[in-house]
Amino acid sequence: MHKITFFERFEADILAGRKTITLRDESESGVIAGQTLPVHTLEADRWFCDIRIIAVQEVEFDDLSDKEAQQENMTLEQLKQVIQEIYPGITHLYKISFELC
Ligand SMILES: CC(=O)Nc1cc[nH]c(=O)n1
Repeated sequence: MHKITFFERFEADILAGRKTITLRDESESGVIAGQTLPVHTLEADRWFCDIRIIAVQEVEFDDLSDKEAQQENMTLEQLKQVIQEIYPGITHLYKISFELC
């Protein structure tokens, strides 16, 4: 992956450091700890920051906990609803931890 995109609605939380992970499917799991990526909005492909990948971990949807919810600045109920809206029926996810550059 040469960039990563986020929905515009996540931008403020990312820039404020309130969102520090992103849960992706296998198609977007090809990132490596230590890698720096430009971040663009999905809707307009507008760059808004660079991030450094800290870790990539496999996680089962049913094992998502308050920890991941807090890292997403959501409740666990909100996080599970958002993930199912983005990836209907998904069971296996890739938890990408990142920091702002
Ligand atoms: C485009 C986009 O924002 N995709 C996703 C999917 C899962 N989590 C996330 O933060 N962003």
